[in-house]
Amino acid sequence: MAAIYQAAYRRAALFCRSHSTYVKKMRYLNKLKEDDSLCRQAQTSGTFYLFHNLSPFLRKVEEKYLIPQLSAAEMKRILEKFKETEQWIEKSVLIGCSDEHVPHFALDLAGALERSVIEAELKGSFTDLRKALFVVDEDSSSLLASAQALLRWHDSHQYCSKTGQPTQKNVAGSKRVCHASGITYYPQMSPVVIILVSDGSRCLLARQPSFPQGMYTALSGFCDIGEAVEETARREVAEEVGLEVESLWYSASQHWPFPSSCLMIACHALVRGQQLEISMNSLELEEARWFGLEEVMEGLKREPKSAKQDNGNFLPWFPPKQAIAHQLINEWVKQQTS
Ligand SMILES: NC(=O)c1ccc[n+]([C@@H]2O[C@H](COP(=O)([O-])OP(=O)(O)OC[C@H]3O[C@@H](n4cnc5c(N)ncnc54)[C@H](O)[C@@H]3O)[C@@H](O)[C@H]2O)c1
Ligand SMILES: [Mg+2]
Repeated sequence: MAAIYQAAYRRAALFCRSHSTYVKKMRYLNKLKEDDSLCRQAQTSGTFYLFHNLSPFLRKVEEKYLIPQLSAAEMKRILEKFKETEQWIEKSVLIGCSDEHVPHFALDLAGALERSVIEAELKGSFTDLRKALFVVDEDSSSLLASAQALLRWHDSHQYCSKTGQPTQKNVAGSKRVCHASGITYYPQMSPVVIILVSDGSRCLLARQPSFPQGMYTALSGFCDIGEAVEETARREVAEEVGLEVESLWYSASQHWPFPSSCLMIACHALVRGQQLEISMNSLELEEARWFGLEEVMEGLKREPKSAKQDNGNFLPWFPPKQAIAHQLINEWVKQQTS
């Protein structure tokens, strides 16, 4: 019995310790965002993730893709070797820190150094984010997605939209200021609601014409200005498939970097029993239909590569586990089978 209590005590102690590590880390990051001189100093002891034209730098080691972190000294060496000034470090943005408070920065070297030159020097390659996200581990993929989103935001917010004057980033890159108008700009995400509609025993999945062949996913749509999440969900389901949502419950959320920084808010929805006929909006969708449990379970197991049949048709497959749509579909299967 005593051993059980000891184990519980150890778990509780561990929780408290990790909790306080987390709190300290968040407070340190917040300080770096607010204090330019502290952040500038942190750049000299931090590590750097490299991008080129928004493509992250990856290195393949055996069968694994890793994202190398360069030390500040290594960054300095490379910039000097290729006759670039250290000023480039100023363009980096803060993307996190380790539990030991080693800050992590992301830096896009397009404009400073040729892509192939860095690739040869560091023995890796700049990889399109659409591929990179799916070959690295889960933690690395969310780090790459948010780092790229922040770099993209800075790249497209160089000028004040009111005065047309250049904006200046703070050292951490958590904001940009127009000194002519005094306006401060903060990085933005567009909220999108993704809804897995069910009638109780089937779920509704759809395709847009631009999707890879055979891929189906849950319905989704950008929030209109002024809308609550519930209103967006009801409107999108009505607009895209002509059904009325009866009840809605939240599942989880995810940052999604395509086409640029969306906050995906994932929900399950039940539609009214009497009214299950889909009336698809063919301007937005190519196909929308009900899927039974068995077909969904098979689709979850299917790899895109194995979806093509001999007759040229494609069997249904669903987004990979990195996409929140996958989680919604998985949860629905669990609800049906529990
Ligand atoms: N991670 C996932 O699991 C997952 C699954 C499905 C969709 N998504 C993402 O959700 C996003 C939205 O889905 P959708 O295409 O169904 O949306 P949607 O049904 O709202 O239609 C897209 C259209 O909305 C308009 N629009 C309105 N506000 C916009 C904004 N802020 N940015 C861009 N376009 C805007 C544009 O005309 C665009 O063509 C897509 O970018 C997609 O990548 C992610
Ligand atoms: Mg949509």
